[in-house]
Order: sequence, then C-alpha cells, then structure tokens
Amino acid sequence: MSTGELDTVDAHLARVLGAVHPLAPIDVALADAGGRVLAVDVRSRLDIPLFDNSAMDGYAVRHADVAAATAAHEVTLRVVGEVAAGSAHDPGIGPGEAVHIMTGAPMPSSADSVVPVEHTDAGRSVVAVAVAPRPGAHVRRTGEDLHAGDAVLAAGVHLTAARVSALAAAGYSRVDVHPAPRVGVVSTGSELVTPGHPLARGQIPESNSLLLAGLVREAGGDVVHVASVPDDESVLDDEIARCLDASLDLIVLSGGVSVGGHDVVKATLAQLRTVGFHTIAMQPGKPQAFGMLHRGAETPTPVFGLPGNPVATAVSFEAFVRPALLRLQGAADVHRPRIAAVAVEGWRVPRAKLQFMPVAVVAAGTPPDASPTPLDTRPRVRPATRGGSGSHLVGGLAAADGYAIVPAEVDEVRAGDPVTVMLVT
Ligand SMILES: Nc1nc2c(c(=O)[nH]1)N[C@H]1C(S)=C(S)[C@@H](COP(=O)(O)OP(=O)(O)OC[C@H]3O[C@@H](n4cnc5c(N)ncnc54)[C@H](O)[C@@H]3O)O[C@H]1N2
Ligand code: MOO
Repeated sequence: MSTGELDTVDAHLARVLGAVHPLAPIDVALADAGGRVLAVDVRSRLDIPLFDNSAMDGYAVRHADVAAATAAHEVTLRVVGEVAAGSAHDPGIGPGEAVHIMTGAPMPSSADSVVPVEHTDAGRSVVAVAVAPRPGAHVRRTGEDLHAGDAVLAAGVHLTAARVSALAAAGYSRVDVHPAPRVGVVSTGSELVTPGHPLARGQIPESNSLLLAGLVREAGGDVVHVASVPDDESVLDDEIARCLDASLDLIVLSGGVSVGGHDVVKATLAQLRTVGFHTIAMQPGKPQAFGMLHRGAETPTPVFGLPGNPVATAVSFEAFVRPALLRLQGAADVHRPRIAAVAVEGWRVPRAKLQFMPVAVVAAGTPPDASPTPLDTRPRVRPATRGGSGSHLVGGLAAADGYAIVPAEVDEVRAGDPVTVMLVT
C-alpha cells in the first residue's frame, strides 16, 4: 500500500480521518463526564433561574412604598418575616411592610424589588430605607439565563467543568458521552533503555513512550498499555497481538518506519496489507505508517507507526494521531487552536515541505524583537530548538509552546515575518 510519492499533510490527515469513526456513546453520571465529549445535543429541562429570587441580602419590598426614600428622608417599613435561600416560605407583604431576604431566596409573591442591606439601617423589626431602589431592583428573574427547552450544549463539545455544572443546573444527573479511547503505546528500538538505567555505548534513554502516553492522555485518551521493544520482528509481533487482545481503540508505535536495516515496524506491519507506508511532504515527520488492524469480527483498530526521532514523533502526533483520537471521541473540532504570531528570529526552512517548527512564545519587545508598535499585539515567537526543526532536537522541545506551521512554498522565515502557530501548551 506504499504510495511511493510524497503526500501532503492534508491528504494524509484526510486518509486518517476517513478511516476513524466515533466510539459508541455511553451514559455516565455527571461526576464522570468531565473531559469527555458530549454525544447528544442537550436542551435545558429547567428554567435558569428556576424561580424569581433575590440577588442581594437585604429586604424584599413593594417599590411604591420606598420610591421616595433618600438619605435625608428615610422610609421606615415594618419587617414582617424572613426568607432564607432554600426556604419555601412566601410571606405576604402589605403596604409599609418588608421581608428580610437572603441572596438566592425566592422572592415573596407580593414584593417586586430588593433593597440591599447596605442601603438600610439593617433593622430587625423595623427597617429604615435610605436609598430608593429602581423598580425590580436585585430580582433575578425566572428563565432570564435559559428557559426550559433552550439549547444548553451541542454534541461534539468537550465537557469542561463549567459545562458539566451547566448540565447539572439544567436538570441533568447523567449524560451521553463518547468514552475515552483505550490506547496502546509501543516504542521500538534496540538502543532504547528505561530512563534512569545505566547507558552503554550506543544506548539512549527511551523517551517517546512517555511523550506519547502523556500526549494521548492530554487528548482525552486512556493509556492502557505501554511497552518498549527491541528491533526484533517476533517480539513486535507478540506485542501487537497483545494490543489486539486488549481490544484497544488505537495503537501508536514509534520508530522503525524508515528504510534502515532494522526498521521492524515497517517489516512487521508491511506484511499486513491494511497498513500503508507513506512519505509526507512535512518536516519533521516524513515517514508515516497508518492503517487498520483486523481481528475477527471486531471493529478494526487504527494503528500509527510514527517516525522515531522524538521531535518527529511529537509533530506526527499533533498532525495525525491527536485528530484521530478526537474523532474517536466524537469531537466536533479535532484541531488545536492556531494563532497569528510574529517571528522575532528567523530560521531555516526545508524546500517544498510543510515545516512544523517548535517555537516558544515570548513577550513583545523581548530582544531581538524590534520596537513593536503598540497596535501590533500579535504574540511573538522564537525557535525553541537551536539549529532548525531537526527531528532529533528533543531537548529544545521542552521549551516549545507550539509549532510554527510554515507552508511548503515559503523558502525562509526572517525576523519580523508573520507566522501561524499551533499552540500545544
Ligand atoms: N536512508 C534514509 N534514512 C532515513 C530517512 C530516509 O528517508 N532515508 N528518513 C529519516 C527520517 S526523516 C526519519 S524521521 C527517521 C525515521 O526513522 P525511524 O522511524 O525508522 O526511527 P528509528 O530509526 O527507530 O529512530 C530514529 C531516531 O530516533 C531515536 N528514537 C527512536 N525511538 C526513540 C524513543 N522511543 N525514545 C527516544 N529516542 C528514540 C533513535 O534512537 C534514532 O536516533 O529516519 C531517517 N533516516
Ligand atoms: O522527516 Mo524526519 O521526521 O525529519 O527527521
């Protein structure tokens, strides 16, 4: 299934998204819904606010009684009751009367305005009002936020804390969401050693599984399997079989997809006619494997073979794996936010490839930013890695807030040039 030609990033992403479909929704308690993607449109079951209530601690009054109140000519009212938040009490208020009321308490039916306690002498049985409220002052009206039946949230949104709380306020205790995709992460390479272990000549700390597992979690995935295997086809075969046994929703491998003599992912997956090896016009991240692994009648599992160079792994995740994870979760928008920024330093750009340059956001005016005009509020960025977008510059990746995405037709980025940045922090 190798194309033999260079594909664009957009074409490869379309290939990936065309093969990956949202996981069937599940019904969960709101307490478990945070971070998930909503699977249905939700309309409010309740009016919000649910009843007219006081926005202030003070006195519920009839406006006509206090319309003439001033500091010089206070109006005195008899306090005939008290209503606290949660109280079902509805005391009647006649002319010249008031009810002591707390924030959130239901408005007495016979009152129309609230005088905050600060505008009174805070009297208990009799209260002197020194400031006339406007009619209806400090009354929060039934349904002024949402009416029952109004749209609250659309399918495909991420359930943030604020959105989960809005669902509770709208009368829900459970909701349909797409489950977190169960993901397996497998690093390949005989040079890789568990971090912290002694390193012999030729060996390096294994970092991609931490990178990928962390990025998967940040994208809403549930990492249920992590492994690092040597460049040995039978070991990788067994590992992939273990992943399939675990009924994962997505498998992401790193390393071994290039043309080296020990590129086991290529050797192992190429035998499966359902996995393709593609060369993408991007830098880093040029060699990419993607396909579906079949196991009996089960839904096939998407598998990614990402290039092993750590920056290439990170960029490939952003370009292809993260959108696939979000598609599995039914997200309406599978893309990271992008911003318009200005480069404060130039950098080298590859020919005829979309470049993902790790960049750090810096404050406007930070040298070498030439005196910014007050009207140009675009964020400033500088390369996070020294020496360009080399895919081995993993140390500099730690300083990156995002990737400047430089189109294939751009030959050079110079200081002061506008750039589009995909934010990842
Ligand atoms: N003759 C050619 N050689 C290469 C080409 C090519 O077109 N022709 N492409 C280069 C590009 S571009 C990339 S990207 C890499 C991709 O190589 P692989 O996916 O096969 O990756 P490996 O060879 O296994 O590793 C590359 C590099 O990254 C280090 N690495 C790998 N895994 C990890 C890990 N889990 N943690 C930390 N570091 C890792 C590995 O040690 C290598 O240094 O191929 C080029 N070659
Ligand atoms: O295309 Mo590779 O990912 O640059 O080093």
